[in-house]
Amino acid sequence: MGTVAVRATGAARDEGWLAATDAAALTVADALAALGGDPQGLTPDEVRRRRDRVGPNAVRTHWVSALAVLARQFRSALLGLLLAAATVSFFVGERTDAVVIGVILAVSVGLGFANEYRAERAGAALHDRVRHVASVVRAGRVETVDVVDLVPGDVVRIGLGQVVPADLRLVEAHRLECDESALTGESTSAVKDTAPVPPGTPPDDLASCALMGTVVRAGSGVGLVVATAGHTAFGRIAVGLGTRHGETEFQQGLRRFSLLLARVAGVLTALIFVINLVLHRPVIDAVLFSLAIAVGITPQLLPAIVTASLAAGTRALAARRVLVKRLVCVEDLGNVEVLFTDKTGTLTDGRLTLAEALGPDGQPDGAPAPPDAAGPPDAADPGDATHPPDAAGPPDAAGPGPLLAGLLANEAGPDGADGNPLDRALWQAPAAAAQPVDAYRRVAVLPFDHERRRVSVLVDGLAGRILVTKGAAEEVLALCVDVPQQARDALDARLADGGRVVAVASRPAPDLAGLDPADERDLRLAGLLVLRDPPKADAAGAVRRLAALGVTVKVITGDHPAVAVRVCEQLGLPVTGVLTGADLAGLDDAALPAAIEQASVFARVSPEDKARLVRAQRTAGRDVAFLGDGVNDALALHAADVGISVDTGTDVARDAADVLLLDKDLDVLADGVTEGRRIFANTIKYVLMGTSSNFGNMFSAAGASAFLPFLPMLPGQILLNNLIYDLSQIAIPTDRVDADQLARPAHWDLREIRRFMLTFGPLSSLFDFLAFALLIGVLHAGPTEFRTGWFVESLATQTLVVFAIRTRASPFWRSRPSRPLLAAALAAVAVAWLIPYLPVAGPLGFGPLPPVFVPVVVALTVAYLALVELAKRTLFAASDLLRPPGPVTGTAGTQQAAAPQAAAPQAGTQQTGAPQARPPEASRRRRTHRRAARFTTR
Ligand SMILES: Nc1ncnc2c1ncn2[C@@H]1O[C@H](COP(=O)(O)OP(=O)(O)OP(=O)(O)O)[C@@H](O)[C@H]1O
Ligand SMILES: [Mg+2]
Repeated sequence: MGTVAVRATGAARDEGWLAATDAAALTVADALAALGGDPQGLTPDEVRRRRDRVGPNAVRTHWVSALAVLARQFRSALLGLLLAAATVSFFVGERTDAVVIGVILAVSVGLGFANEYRAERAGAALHDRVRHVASVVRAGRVETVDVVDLVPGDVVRIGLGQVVPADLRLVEAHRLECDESALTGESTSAVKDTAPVPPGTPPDDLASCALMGTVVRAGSGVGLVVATAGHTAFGRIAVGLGTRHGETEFQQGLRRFSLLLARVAGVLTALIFVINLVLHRPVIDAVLFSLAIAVGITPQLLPAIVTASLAAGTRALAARRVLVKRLVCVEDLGNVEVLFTDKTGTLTDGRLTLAEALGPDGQPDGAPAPPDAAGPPDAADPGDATHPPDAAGPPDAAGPGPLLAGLLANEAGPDGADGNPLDRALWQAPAAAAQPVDAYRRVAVLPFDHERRRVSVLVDGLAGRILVTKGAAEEVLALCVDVPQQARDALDARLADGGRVVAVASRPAPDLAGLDPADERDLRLAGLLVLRDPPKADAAGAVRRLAALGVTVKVITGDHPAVAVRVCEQLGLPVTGVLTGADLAGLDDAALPAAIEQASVFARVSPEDKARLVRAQRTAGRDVAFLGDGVNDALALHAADVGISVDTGTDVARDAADVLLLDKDLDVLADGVTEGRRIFANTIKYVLMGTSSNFGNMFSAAGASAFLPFLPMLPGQILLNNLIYDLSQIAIPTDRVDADQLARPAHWDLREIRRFMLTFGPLSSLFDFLAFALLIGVLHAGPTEFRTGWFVESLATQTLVVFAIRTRASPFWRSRPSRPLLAAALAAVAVAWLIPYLPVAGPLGFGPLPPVFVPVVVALTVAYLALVELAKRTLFAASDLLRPPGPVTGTAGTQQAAAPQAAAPQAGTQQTGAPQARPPEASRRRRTHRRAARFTTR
């Protein structure tokens, strides 16, 4: 059987791989045969041979090619045109002009190149530090290998929360479900099994395959790698998106902004060109002049500024032991509006210790029953070994005591290997050593899973075969018969106190050979195990800082609501409402966002619930971060805009995360958010500069060419002017940012920027014309003097205005700029002033400034800055651009009000409007980019 399919795949098979669509229709045996695979895995030699043939399992390379970066500098059509025109001019016209233009362009390109190359290297270095691995069977052993090293024929294991590392034909599937939305856009899970599908089944319905780039939403499985990298559907999509990292919202905004400027430049250039032709100026001069103006307007340095800022941001975060996996993650951090966080290990220490083992009567285990007790039991100190261990006598029909039961229904070994933190904590209890665990032999186990929240084992002991269950207390109690009221009372008291309680129960099971969830019934309560996990010392402060930044913090936990609420109280996190997994199940997707808005604690939720909550918030237009460390958090980490995990988290969580906290210190999160916003704020400054002053200057120069009998500036001078201006701007990413600009997540708003441009652009031009009038009418400047005076004045105004624009504070000196920025701006003015006196002045077409010009230029500059300062007040007052503090929306406001160190009340400024839903297409593209980043090779 399967011959038709096998023949159909012949071509691919010759190359050593199978398309998933074909492999899905084969039996496991046929697929193995077709790929020459072996359930025991490939030998190292065979792996090497295959890798040589099909290449690495990568869809990206993070090798930074200097040549590619250089080539990108010439991507701008303008630069090409200008270069061509200069070349023509070299042969037919002014040689010096052409050479000057050439030299300045070379320096400009070098500047852009150096900046971008450095930033790209920083991005690549991030990739080098992060490894994405898969668990693979090779030569009979389970190994961990880099996902890029997988080859067709490998046998791979997959589990909850993992990204499927290649196209797999499933060999085993245990309740396996995959989230294939990355490929199909379909958000319901695809259920998987091993049976072949009918030939010709469409690619989005391949039940017998787990596909590369999809996420395991439930269960686990083992699969044979049939195709890797570009041979998979995911690989084709990822490659189709291009090799550079995905555009962030910010970069999209920048691109739109650049486009806006490009249009303006286009119109202007054409206009100037025509005017100059009409005025009978030489064609080549007109071309050069208009192109130089166009180059002056386009913000060439913008991409470099952004990447350089991001790179600087990642460095700053690395110093605080925060590792971001990709450059753009810093920006994402700055955008975060809602932070969902898991409880254990993030808000709490995650070092569980057994505090009490209570018998079914609610009393410390081993203590005499209260009525006839000789003295009160030492309730506070139950792990104490002085209590006689419950099974000191022979185990009887009543079943094992609580601690013994806890150790039997346990997936960790006595040495603390494997298992989850709770299981390990039980072994570490002092009384554990005295428990007669050795008297039991395990027959079967139904492992812990986060949906059922319990674990069961079948063990043979002295009293025969028994079933022991351990799990979430109220849920285990529901499976028990004859639960004493004292046990319920004790449970409620411990939960209210913030204790993490699991219940243990057992029953005789002489006729069971294996375990099924249905067997967990008619249990007899063995008791309660109360564990302690105190809140982190610094968590309260961190939560407060986040609240002050307008980030709403919500807790999502699999634990009991009472415990979650207690932890919130201890941390000073206001509890606005509590929703449980059961509540969520009753809410449809339409009702969910409003419900989430109301609540701040989500308890007894499943891993899928966590992801669902995150998705619901995202579709409501919020930027969501998720912080978690467990396998059960991985789905939500994938679903969030920014997944954050801790270095001590599980492999799956660390793999799914975008940001890793190397120290378990939550305070750095607020630093991350601040850093992201700082970068945003600084880039906006650059944009505002470009749209106002720089743009205005170029515009005036263009206009002046229509009225003056000569060119107001030579093309080379324009380029030099632009170069010096650009150089001064490189320091912007280092600038200080006012506290009020960091108080809220900022979003790109093209409308605001356009308004800024339409105010400051004309203002600057108006002023320039005044300057022209003075230079010509009063000072009677000739061409050289005019150009020199205008060059110096325009550079002074263009660069110094940064001090006014960089802050909402008025007068501007109330906010201190960074030293490099101050130095760069002043240096630019100094250089501009110096140039006319240097030997290069001649070839550049400059001459010394007549002494009377100096006070005029100074006065003009000061007057301009004063005017801008005035205009700024009205503009910023109505604008959100470098925005002041104020409540964002919903619960954030409540939190700010409740937090002692909350931000100051807002000062009569507008709030952010309703969040806007993101276009799903762009958002999907971004996720694909993000997921593709793991399949990266040098
Ligand atoms: N090893 C275990 N054996 C039995 N029950 C467990 C075990 N670990 C956890 N539980 C139960 O399952 C519940 C959910 O645990 P889970 O680890 O899924 O929650 P979580 O979302 O990670 O919570 P947290 O906020 O504590 O990190 C726990 O509250 C506990 O009652
Ligand atoms: Mg957890």
